[in-house]
Amino acid sequence: MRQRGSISYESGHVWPPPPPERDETEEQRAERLEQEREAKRVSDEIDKAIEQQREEMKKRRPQMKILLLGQAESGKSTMLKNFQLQFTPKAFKAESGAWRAVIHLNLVRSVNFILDLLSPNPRFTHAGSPASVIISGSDLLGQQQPQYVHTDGPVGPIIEPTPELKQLRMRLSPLKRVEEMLSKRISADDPNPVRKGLNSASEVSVRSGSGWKALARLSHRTRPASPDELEDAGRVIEACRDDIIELWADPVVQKGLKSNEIALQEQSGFFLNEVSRIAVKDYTPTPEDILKARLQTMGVEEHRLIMETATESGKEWVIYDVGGSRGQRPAWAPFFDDVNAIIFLAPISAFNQTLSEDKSVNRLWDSFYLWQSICTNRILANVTIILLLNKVDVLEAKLQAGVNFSKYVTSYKDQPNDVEHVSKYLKAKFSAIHRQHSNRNRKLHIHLTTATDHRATSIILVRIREVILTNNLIDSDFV
Ligand SMILES: Nc1nc2c(ncn2[C@@H]2O[C@H](COP(=O)(O)OP(=O)(O)OP(=O)(O)O)[C@@H](O)[C@H]2O)c(=O)[nH]1
Ligand SMILES: [Mg+2]
Repeated sequence: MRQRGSISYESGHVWPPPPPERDETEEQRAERLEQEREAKRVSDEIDKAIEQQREEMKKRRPQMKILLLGQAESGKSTMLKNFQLQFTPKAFKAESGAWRAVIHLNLVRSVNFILDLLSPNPRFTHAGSPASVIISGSDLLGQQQPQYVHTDGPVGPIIEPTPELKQLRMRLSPLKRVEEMLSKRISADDPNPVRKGLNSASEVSVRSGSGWKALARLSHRTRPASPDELEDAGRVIEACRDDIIELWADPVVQKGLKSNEIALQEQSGFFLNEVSRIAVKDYTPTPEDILKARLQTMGVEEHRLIMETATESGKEWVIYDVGGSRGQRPAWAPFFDDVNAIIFLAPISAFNQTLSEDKSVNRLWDSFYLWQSICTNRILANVTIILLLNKVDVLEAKLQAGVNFSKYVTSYKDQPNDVEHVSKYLKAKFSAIHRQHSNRNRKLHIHLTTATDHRATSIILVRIREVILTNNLIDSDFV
């Protein structure tokens, strides 16, 4: 690397030049001056190249680093998708085909979950039987979700099938293999594959971050001789389309789900109402489908967004999307160091739910606790913090369905059980935690969001971008 001082360049010229010898002739003097001129020219050129390189580095260096935090299923990855849809729409569109397999897997898992309830040997039964692993539905409307446990032996069907349903079960049996294949395919490179068969339809726990988007490239165009497994899966799903519609519409199934307090339609990655559109050969996921798709994040994923918007075209924003379950949280801290902003998501609809990983912990309480630990963290004392109280649509549906907020949050007492008052109360609660536990007097930015609604979220994203850019203006000027 070139340094300031007296340095020889390849040409043999030296800059700055040594002092002239006292007894030099006119000829020597002219030669010396010429060498000095040449050395200066070379030096100037190098300075210019360094400056150009610095400018280039400045352009390429991530302008912003953002960390998405929050408990599992709070909507972090969904918010990331909103960022991509808003600021890198071309890249988002280019990748949208990869989500087809995820959405098909979401759908097939819902179907297989129902088929399992109809099976004489369900993988799961109500809690109380010999158990090894507890599963549960999440985001259920109504009371706490029922718990199901892995069974050791035959216990009889959870929903008694009619002869028609038995037929449907048989005809839809190839979907078990499709689920296995899609799960394996999406989590292909993962060294610790997800335990199979222990997820309810609500929790599609295939792992991302293992290059699953490369799926999009494995089309028949690249492998003409061997039909791709994904296409096979698509064909099986399409062939099963009418039977899936019939299964989902069956009154015995609907009644059975209701009496077992399973609200599949309220769970993550629910696509059973859209089978006729999704289970077709040339299905292309819409942005809304992609926002609804569920793929659990494992570890910390780095996403580099090359901004496509006019004002910031070419600039790079790096967004870190983390896995939110308790076991994943120790992996967050190493990313706190040089981050510009934290977007913390709290799913405020989860007030009547418990953590999948610890049934004794209320999800809202877990969000409070997590939020407090982020506010207290000294390394993050100067970082811009944005709090998103997410899943407002689910909160509203729950309250309207008569789920009583004050039953779970007793300090709410007898205030109105509507979304306006509940969200105001929660805003105040999160703000108070921030005030009490933040190291300095920093401003907190809070928004109510429904991350699956891109139109509404996009207005908030513009505001978030402004806040992040403004708060980091000084730093970015000196990059
Ligand atoms: N109805 C509704 N669903 C949402 C909202 N935000 C996210 N979801 C859905 O909730 C599910 C979970 O969201 P994710 O973004 O995967 O959650 P996450 O925080 O990344 O979860 P982990 O990766 O497990 O940490 C997905 O199926 C989303 O489509 C919302 O505001 N309303
Ligand atoms: Mg995620």
